[in-house]
Amino acid sequence: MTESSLIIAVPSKGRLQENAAAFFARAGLVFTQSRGARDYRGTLAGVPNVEVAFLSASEIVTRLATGAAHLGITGEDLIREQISDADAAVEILTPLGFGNANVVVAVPQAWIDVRTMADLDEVAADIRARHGYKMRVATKYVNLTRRFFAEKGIADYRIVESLGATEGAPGAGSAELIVDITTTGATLAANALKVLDDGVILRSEANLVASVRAPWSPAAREAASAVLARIAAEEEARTSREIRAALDPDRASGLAGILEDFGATLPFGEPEGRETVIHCKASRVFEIVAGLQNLGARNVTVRAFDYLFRPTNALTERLLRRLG
Ligand SMILES: Nc1ncnc2c1ncn2[C@@H]1O[C@H](COP(=O)(O)OP(=O)(O)OP(=O)(O)O)[C@@H](O)[C@H]1O
Ligand SMILES: O=P(O)(O)OC[C@H]1O[C@H](OP(=O)(O)OP(=O)(O)O)[C@H](O)[C@@H]1O
Ligand SMILES: [Mg+2]
Repeated sequence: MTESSLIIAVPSKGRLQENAAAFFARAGLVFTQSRGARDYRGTLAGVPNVEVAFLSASEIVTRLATGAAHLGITGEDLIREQISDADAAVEILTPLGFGNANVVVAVPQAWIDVRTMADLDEVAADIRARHGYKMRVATKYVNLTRRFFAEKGIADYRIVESLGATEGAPGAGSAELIVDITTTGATLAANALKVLDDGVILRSEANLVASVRAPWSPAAREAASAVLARIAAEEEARTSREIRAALDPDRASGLAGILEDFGATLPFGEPEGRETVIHCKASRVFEIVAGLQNLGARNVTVRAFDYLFRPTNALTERLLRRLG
């Protein structure tokens, strides 16, 4: 490990931990925690100059924002909440398909006439008239709430910062409504709350994120390229298939049309004998097979890959373009 190492911040607890570890494992990236499970630093087997930091999802955002980590996995909700200049500080490389949750505005179900954000204006006036104080919104998403309420033209309210069990606030009488994250809606329902019709502030999921402000030494860039190449190769493999078939050379002229129609390629060039090998999107496999059979192809087989390495990949390109 050197000062110029690539630092990757990985969730060590909470909802994202298991999925994040599985995500790296699929890409053939195995953590080695030298001093056992309580060690909060590790390395990546077979990738030199990498330091893995095991942190909470929220701490990962802090490290990415300050440049204390180069790459990290964390929720978009936390990025948008915690970094005021998110687009300048970080580059979101790719969404990861897990950790899905919505940040929402929720009010008591008993408020039957309140359905939209616009209705909150009246609620605020009512609370002021009846109790003499501002409508209170309990949340830990203070910045997301301020921005969203301002966009919707709601100004007459006060935020009550909540550090947990936010959904309990209206029942406990410490706020009238809440902004919090929800996945199944079970916690909202258990607390007799409902989401406003236009009350979804953000649809969040876990993302692979790069810090723009981290010290991107040549060694860090090289290590990041190696890591991203594996991640991209796993994704490319997952979404691609190989089709092999025995095709009469006299009919091979019909191939071009099929390749073009379905965005498929000949990874080893034009077939020399009967053996034809095609790479294509997994979603187009059966259309291509049908096309090949129309050309009289026989013994058509379809295979999936573990990894598919292309000369370049979108993740590395995106990172290097951003770093300049
Ligand atoms: N149902 C959910 N509730 C909360 N967070 C979720 C949910 N589903 C996915 N997430 C994502 O996981 C991130 C981390 O949430 P989690 O509750 O696991 O953090 P944590 O480490 O336990 O921190 P805290 O103790 O502050 O909640 C959230 O910010 C969000 O991006
Ligand atoms: O819509 P649901 O599927 O019910 O999930 C939403 C709940 O999950 C999260 O809490 P978590 O369990 O992480 O506990 P925490 O409040 O300690 O973070 C979140 O803060 C909500 O309370
Ligand atoms: Mg939590």
